[in-house]
Amino acid sequence: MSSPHAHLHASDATGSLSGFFSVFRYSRRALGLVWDTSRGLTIGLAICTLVAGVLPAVAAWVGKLIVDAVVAAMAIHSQTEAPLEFATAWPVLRYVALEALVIALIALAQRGLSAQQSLLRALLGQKVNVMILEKAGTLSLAQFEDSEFYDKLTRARREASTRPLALVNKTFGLLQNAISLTSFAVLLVQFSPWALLILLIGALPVFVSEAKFSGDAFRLFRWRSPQTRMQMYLETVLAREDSIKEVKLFGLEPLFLKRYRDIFDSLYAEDRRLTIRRDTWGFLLGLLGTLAFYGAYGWVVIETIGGRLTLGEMTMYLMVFKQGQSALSASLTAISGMYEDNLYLSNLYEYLEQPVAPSTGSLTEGALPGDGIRFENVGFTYPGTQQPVLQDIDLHLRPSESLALVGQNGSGKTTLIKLLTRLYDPSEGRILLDGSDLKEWDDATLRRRIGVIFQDFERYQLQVGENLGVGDVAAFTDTVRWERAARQGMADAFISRLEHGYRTQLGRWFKDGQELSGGQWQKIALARAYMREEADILVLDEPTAAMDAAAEAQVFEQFRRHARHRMTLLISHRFSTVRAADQIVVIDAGRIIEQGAHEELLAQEGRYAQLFRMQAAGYQ
Ligand SMILES: Nc1ncnc2c1ncn2[C@@H]1O[C@H](COP(=O)(O)OP(=O)(O)OP(=O)(O)O)[C@@H](O)[C@H]1O
Repeated sequence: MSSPHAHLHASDATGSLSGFFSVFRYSRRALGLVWDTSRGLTIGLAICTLVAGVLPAVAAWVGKLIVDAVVAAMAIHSQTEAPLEFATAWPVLRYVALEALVIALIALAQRGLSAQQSLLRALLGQKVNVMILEKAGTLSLAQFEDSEFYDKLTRARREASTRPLALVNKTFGLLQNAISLTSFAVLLVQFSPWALLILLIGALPVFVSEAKFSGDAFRLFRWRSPQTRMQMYLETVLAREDSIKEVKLFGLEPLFLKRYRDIFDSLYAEDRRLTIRRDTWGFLLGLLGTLAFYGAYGWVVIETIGGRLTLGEMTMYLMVFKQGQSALSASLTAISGMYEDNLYLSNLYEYLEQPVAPSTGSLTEGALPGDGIRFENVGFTYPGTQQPVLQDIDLHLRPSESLALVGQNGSGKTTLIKLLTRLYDPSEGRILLDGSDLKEWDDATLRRRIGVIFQDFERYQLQVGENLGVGDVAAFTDTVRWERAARQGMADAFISRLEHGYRTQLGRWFKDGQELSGGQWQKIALARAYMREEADILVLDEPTAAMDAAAEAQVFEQFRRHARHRMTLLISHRFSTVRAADQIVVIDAGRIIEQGAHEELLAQEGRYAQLFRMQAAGYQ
């Protein structure tokens, strides 16, 4: 990995002009996003921005009219001894009323801005979140397992509701200040184009330096993302209910907290360096701008004393200078905050533009209906790794047959199921269902045909019934189907003892949520697989590992009954359950080493026989 400084220097070389514009790189896209979210609000924002931008100059100009009118009225009044007449005061009061109106309009525009911003914040947050989640639905498991990608996803989600609007607000804020500054310039140019030029030349350097340092900060933050990710992970481990058990019992807090602090310290050192450089330059170059400002101010004062400017004009310029200064510093603050929003959006768009795997085939029926599942010379290597996890796998599973996979931890059993369920595609060879490659099948049809539970099945923090219903979205709320599946999965007995039966909320996230034991959860998962009544392929990856012996025996008795007309694929480390399968496949280091029925394998006196006898001896 290269050092952060190398990145900073590389950016120096690209020139400060492109550095300057890089801060605005995502403004256009953010605006597009806002436009798509609500056209009405975007137009409203634009109008309010324009009004709030132009009116301060108008107010300054009306201020000039007031002072000049006052001076004129005073001159008229001083010639007479009579009390002040309305006709003398009216020309001035007219302008005062106008000024009041202008100020009221500015307040209205600013209210309008903040009201529309808060409405947009809600809409935009929702829109971006939905975009992120919709995209997540189109991605493959391999993409989720890629750490860089996963990082993009979590960061995109974390700040989805605030960042895009923040960038839009800053962009609009900058625009508003730019409009104000331009309108001030229009007033000032009447005094002297040279004064305007001096001010421009004075203010430009601090703008450029602010934008350049923002670009640097942007690159620095991107580069350090792995460390930030580790920090985020540590935060999760230290503050989540599911990890806190171990953290407490193993006394991990000090260890993890130290690592958390160390990461911060190393990042802080870089931050400090950049902040100091940025603020030193900001101060020095800002001083140049202020000098130019007060130089021009002094010039205005001298011209007034010399009688070449009226008092009113001087008041106007005074206001222009004051407000110009604050518009300028607001713009600088906006620019320096923009890099974080840019960072967020660059990450969001990288995530959203992640290529999606090409859509699958369209078959709803295979070339040889009734042929079952075939693995032909299948090999597989996980993306981003070198070592093949499966090699030369040949299998044939016919309708109504059962197959059990046996093998040591890490031998590749679960991976084989991931290939069958198309969570991954084989790197070599092919998998056929009814004579047609899985890749040619319509995805939805394939999913309907396969019922599966994995070892690490999901424990949804939903009601018990819904936890079953997820097994078949078409029957998500179908209570009759829930009950039937629960009976098949041996879960009905304990569910009926729960206080609210199938309506009991599970998990700790919600009020009155109930926690289940490991074995009870496993029964829920099993019942979930039985929800797929249409499925003719049933895949169970260690479905009973957490159950007691009696429950396990019952589960398998049920399983055999319900699976009679289905193809079943079972992974288990318990030979008592494995032995009943029509076909047993022993996998070792990704290869099939033995294959056959229980009796055949015992007769072979190979690995299966050895393992079987070992376990049988253990149970005596
Ligand atoms: N997502 C992944 N990315 C990279 N390698 C993986 C991934 N999942 C598993 N592996 C590796 O693939 C090999 C096979 O894993 P698999 O989960 O298929 O084993 P298994 O036979 O099901 O093991 P167990 O009996 O422990 O469940 C292991 O060496 C594992 O490290």
